[in-house]
Amino acid sequence: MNTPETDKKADFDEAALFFHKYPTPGKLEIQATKPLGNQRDLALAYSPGVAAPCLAIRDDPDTAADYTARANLVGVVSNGSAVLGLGNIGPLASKPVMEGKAVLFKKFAGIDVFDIEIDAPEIHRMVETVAALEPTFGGINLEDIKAPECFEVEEQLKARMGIPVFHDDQHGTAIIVAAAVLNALELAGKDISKVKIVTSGAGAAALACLNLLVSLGAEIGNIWVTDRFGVAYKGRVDEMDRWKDPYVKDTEARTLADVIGGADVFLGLSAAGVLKPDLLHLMADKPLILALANPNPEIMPEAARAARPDAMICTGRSDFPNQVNNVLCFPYIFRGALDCGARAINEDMKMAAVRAIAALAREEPSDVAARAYSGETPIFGPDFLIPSPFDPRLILRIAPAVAKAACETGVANRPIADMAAYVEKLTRFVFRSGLIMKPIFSTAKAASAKRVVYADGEDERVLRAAQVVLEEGIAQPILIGRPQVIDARLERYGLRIRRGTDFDFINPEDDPRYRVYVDLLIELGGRRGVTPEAARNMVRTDNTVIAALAVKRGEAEAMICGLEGRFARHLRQVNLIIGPRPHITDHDLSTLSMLISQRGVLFLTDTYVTIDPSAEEIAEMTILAAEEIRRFGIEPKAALLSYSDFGSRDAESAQKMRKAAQILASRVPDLECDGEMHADSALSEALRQRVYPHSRLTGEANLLVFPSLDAANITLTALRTMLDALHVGPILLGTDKPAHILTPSVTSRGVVNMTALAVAEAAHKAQATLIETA
Ligand SMILES: NC(=O)C1=CN([C@@H]2O[C@H](COP(=O)(O)OP(=O)(O)OC[C@H]3O[C@@H](n4cnc5c(N)ncnc54)[C@H](OP(=O)(O)O)[C@@H]3O)[C@@H](O)[C@H]2O)C=CC1
Ligand SMILES: CC(=O)C(=O)O
Ligand SMILES: [Mg+2]
Repeated sequence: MNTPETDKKADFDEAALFFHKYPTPGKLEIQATKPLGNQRDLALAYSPGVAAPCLAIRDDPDTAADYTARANLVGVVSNGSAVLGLGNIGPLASKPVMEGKAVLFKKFAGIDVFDIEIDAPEIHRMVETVAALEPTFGGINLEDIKAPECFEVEEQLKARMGIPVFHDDQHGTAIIVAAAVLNALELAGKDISKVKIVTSGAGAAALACLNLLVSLGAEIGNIWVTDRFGVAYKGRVDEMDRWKDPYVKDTEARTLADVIGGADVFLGLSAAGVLKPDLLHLMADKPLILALANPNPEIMPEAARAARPDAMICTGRSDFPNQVNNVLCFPYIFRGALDCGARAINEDMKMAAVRAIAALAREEPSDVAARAYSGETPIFGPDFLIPSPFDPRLILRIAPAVAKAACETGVANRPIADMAAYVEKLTRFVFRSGLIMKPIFSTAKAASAKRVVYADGEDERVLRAAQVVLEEGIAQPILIGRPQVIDARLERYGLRIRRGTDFDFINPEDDPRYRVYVDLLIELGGRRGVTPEAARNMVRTDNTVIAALAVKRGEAEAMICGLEGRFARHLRQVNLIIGPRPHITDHDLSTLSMLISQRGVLFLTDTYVTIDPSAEEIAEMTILAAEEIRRFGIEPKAALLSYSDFGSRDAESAQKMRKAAQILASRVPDLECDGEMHADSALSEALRQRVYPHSRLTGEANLLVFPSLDAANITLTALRTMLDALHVGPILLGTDKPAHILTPSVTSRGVVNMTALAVAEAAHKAQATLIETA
């Protein structure tokens, strides 16, 4: 029978299949890091030039780190014998998980990965295959290999290979579990040497967690292990092995129910639904429940919470608080290990990671944390035992701690001499990564007022986006569209959300507010040539007008339009009805475009509004753009671009940019900004230094300001295509209330991004008003 829950799951599964299939099957591709633009490049990259690095490496193998990608390349290796909690589904079926791990390595730590799925159920074949890959990789991450074979495989590979070999399901899981346990016990006021720990699962993950907890002070006598055959008791013959032996008990107890009484910690690393709610009352005071099976935990958090309101609850999933998942560990432990050329990941390095993660959750909320979590600044407590996987501080804390431990224990081939410079380098990586949208989504989720009205409420992209923003709690959509069309399309696209129950709507053909909207438009436009007749016509025919009026009347916090029709027409209506914010004239509205690519994040202004802005207008748009960029947690560095490089040419457009730079220097002396300059001077400090060593701009500019709309828009579209970048925008700057005019090429994902941005902007404005009126 179909229930809302099964329908939701089917939808989600379908979305996951679609996500994996389009636009290109899978989640990965290989990219060249060197241009092969001409004959000479080809000669350098391949024959004959390639012989030089080959011979250098033959003479000194360590130089492979200088001449190849090896030092930043990890092999994620599986035989598919214990894939998540799905069991032995084989190497081919494990590939999506391994590609997924690869993407996480790249996203969170900038590490490149080849996923290697090996058809080798036997230990010997697995070991021989992986050991033979040593020349390829800087490290090996073993993944989803079942116990007890995984222990043998790892032991043998560690003994044979001179690079880190790390079984993620064992040690990545153990590190994050240990951090969560340490923090939970501190909150519960319990001593690790006295707590009773009961597991469900005695496989790779569970046993490694127990071993690490024992090295942190847990008593073996207080630990009870159970698996599919029940308690690991003395005399049991089924599924026993030498790795379980230390935890075997001389006991009559046989089942999880027999041993869970008085337990302080339940450690589930087994399978879905194993922990029944009626067992929870047997557990000790303030128990810690780690229900970590993926994708479905041993007990769902709501059921655990209902049975034991005093419990601290963790799962492996991202849709509940306290996600205890090895993704919080493996990207960063490898980052630290690779960066110092570690030959192994030893116990000290693992312990350093445990302590860094545990300490991070307890840190006083800092500026960085506030930006990372935005509206929901985390405070150490039962629902925040460990940091979220999106916390940008993870890499900044774990990687240096691990590298330091590697250097101190003598396993680093390339010890890090300047730790402060290393942390600075990692900080730059954080800003380059796509984590940039995270603060915006957090603010939107935490916002109390989040109604967004969509002018193009019948458009497929808007309907799909509406479902996502509702599900993610980003916004409360109001769709403008004919009810029967919206309903039919929701049905056709297989979307679950429903008009009336899930979202409000405005029917442009017949809405009770029609009169009020017309009156308001006459009031706003009367002195700007809008006759009553024209006003009636506009409300009847133009959804952008309705959206803007709804925002003006306070029926929504923000509006999105522009999926059809010309930008200028939408802008006219927004300008007329919502208008510029105080102290800004309607000539000063401008747009900011953000491009997110492998190369990093780049902002461009003004990409859509003013054809030939004056120096004053350029200064204004730069100030507005800088303000917006700071909301992403980034300090703006603005370059005013021209065909002239620091006075090399003197045409009117060059003078204009020079003058804008002067205005900015006096109006906002704190803004790092300079001009006029070439685009390459903006993006390369070395080039800039050569032309003009005294520039106020340091490093790489992240905000490019253009002398004309032609230049800005051409650059935007060229860069977007060439870098295969994600365009977030255009972000309309200077309006009194958030109103964004998208472009016809926007995707549904683009609509979601811009919705989050609009809600975050509204929350920011509401906050600013509160402060002003306080
Ligand atoms: N949150 C996280 O970060 C991580 C979560 N996990 C999850 O932990 C689970 C185990 O992974 P892993 O250790 O790598 O796999 P293994 O195959 O090595 O171990 C699985 C263990 O779970 C036991 N088990 C399976 N089904 C049941 C059941 N119905 N009742 C009791 N015990 C059961 C198995 O017992 P038997 O040997 O008797 O079959 C075995 O001891 C998976 O669900 C995985 O997704 C793993 C790593 C990280
Ligand atoms: C998270 C993980 O590695 C697993 O569930 O297997
Ligand atoms: Mg795994």
